[in-house]
Amino acid sequence: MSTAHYYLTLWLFTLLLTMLSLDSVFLLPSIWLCASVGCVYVAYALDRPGLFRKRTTGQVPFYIKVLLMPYFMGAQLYNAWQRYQDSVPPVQEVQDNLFLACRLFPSDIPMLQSKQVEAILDVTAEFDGLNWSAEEQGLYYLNIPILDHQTPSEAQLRQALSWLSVMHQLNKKVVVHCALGRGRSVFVVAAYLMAKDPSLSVDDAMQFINSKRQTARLNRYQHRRLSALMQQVHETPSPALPMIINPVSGSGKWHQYDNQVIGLLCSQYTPQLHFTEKDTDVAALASKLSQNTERLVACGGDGTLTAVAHALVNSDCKLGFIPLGTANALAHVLLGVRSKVDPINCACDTLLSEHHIRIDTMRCNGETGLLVAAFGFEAQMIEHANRSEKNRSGQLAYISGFINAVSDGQKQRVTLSVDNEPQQSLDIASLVVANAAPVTTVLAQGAGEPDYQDGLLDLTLIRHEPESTSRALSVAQLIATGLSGKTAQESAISHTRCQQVALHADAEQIQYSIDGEVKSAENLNIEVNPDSLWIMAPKPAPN
Ligand SMILES: Nc1ncnc2c1ncn2[C@@H]1O[C@H](COP(=O)(O)OP(=O)(O)OP(=O)(O)O)[C@@H](O)[C@H]1O
Repeated sequence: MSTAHYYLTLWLFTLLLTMLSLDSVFLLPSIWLCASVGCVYVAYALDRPGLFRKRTTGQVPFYIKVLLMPYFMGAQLYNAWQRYQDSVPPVQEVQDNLFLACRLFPSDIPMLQSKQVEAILDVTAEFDGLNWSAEEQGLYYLNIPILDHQTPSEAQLRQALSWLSVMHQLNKKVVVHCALGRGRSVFVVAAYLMAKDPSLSVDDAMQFINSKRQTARLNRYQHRRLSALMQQVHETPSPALPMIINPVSGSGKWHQYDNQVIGLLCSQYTPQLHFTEKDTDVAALASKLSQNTERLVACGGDGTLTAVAHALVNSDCKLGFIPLGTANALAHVLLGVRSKVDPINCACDTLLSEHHIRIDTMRCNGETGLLVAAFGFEAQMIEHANRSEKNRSGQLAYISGFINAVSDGQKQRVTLSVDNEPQQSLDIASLVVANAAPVTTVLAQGAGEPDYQDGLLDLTLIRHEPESTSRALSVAQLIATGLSGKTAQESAISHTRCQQVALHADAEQIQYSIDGEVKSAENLNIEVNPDSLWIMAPKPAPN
């Protein structure tokens, strides 16, 4: 009898019980029992593990727990009894760094710690997963909801396999568990063994697992499905997704969001993680990786994104990104304001949509820039917001750096030439050449947000003014133009669109910034590189 038939029989029985209890005090409990078993029957009949509404953190919502309480109590009693009688330990290592287990409880944490397990793949739909976030264990956790005696869908299996492969790239010991560690978890582990060694049949994989865990077994349906699903996985493996990750960006945001990012991206890709170090040549690494891939993901602040973009300009490889920096201006421009409130989901949704567009980039003294090259206020602000300052105060480091720069109001005498116009000598406080800039990059808003697909750069310049109130007024005017999209009217501000800017300063070295990194040089030469980069961006909303 299939599980659905078993629950149908049980449901008919509870229905009969309800009818017999019509005039008794047992009516309400009978209705509850009947509704609970009925829902579970529907879940099995339609193969809808989502009915349990298990969250990505592994928790089943309270209302589901109340609705299905009679079922949960029965299932818990059954599993407790089975675990008590089990002839094998709850957790067993089947291969290096890979464990099979039954349902885990907080009381199992010391045992997991003793085995140095740091990642849990929970393939149950009907139980709370180990409350790893409440236990503050910093474990990697993924839930793939599968009903008891059933199998994962192809998409679920691919996600589980990719996730396991990422955990092993990270050298993590992983435990895969279901209710009793006999069926669903065994299915996934067998699939993983077969994915790693395509010469293995289902029987080979099961024989290997059984030599470690004697209670492991697949029913006939699971056996057949495993063979069919693995054939599809072998024929069309999930595409690899190389990712270059700056682990210190945004004061170490990667370690805050890695579980979420990996879980989401594994639903479609097999991520390959490459971490940067302080002196890694990110562009060289990106250039090497881009040879064998259609898309390359940069995870970090704007500095990391730009370094990866440098390698991809004028190539067919698409740049994807996860914004993990302090300011994340590129994410703000391309992903919109949602990226400010929900940056990780927003960026992962974009990567999963596979949509891409072509944008302009710029070259600044031979280096690629995506956002702004700046001299004066902006560069002084970025210099102030060094790594330790950003670690201490986050975005406030930029705000205080900006206030300092405007109140200092340093005068800089420069010679400027724009396209083929005659050279001009000017005393300036700020000069920003922008390819793309969100409204929050105030000094780039001479005529509202720059267009990164117009083949032009936006030059916004503030002339030096001795009075600090006048400088503050100029900044206020740029905030207004950023919001309105109109051209600045203030006499100290000028804005133009151009293809080329050359700057020479009286000072021996010019301190300038390019996409958030401070540099110095004798001269500054900036030019647009139209339509030069494929970048993954959200699909435009339908009209
Ligand atoms: N493992 C590492 N340890 C220390 N520094 C690193 C490491 N990897 C990269 N870096 C440095 O990180 C800088 C780039 O940081 P990135 O712009 O990505 O993030 P951020 O500075 O936190 O963000 P934002 O630009 O938004 O302020 C580079 O100067 C690079 O040398």
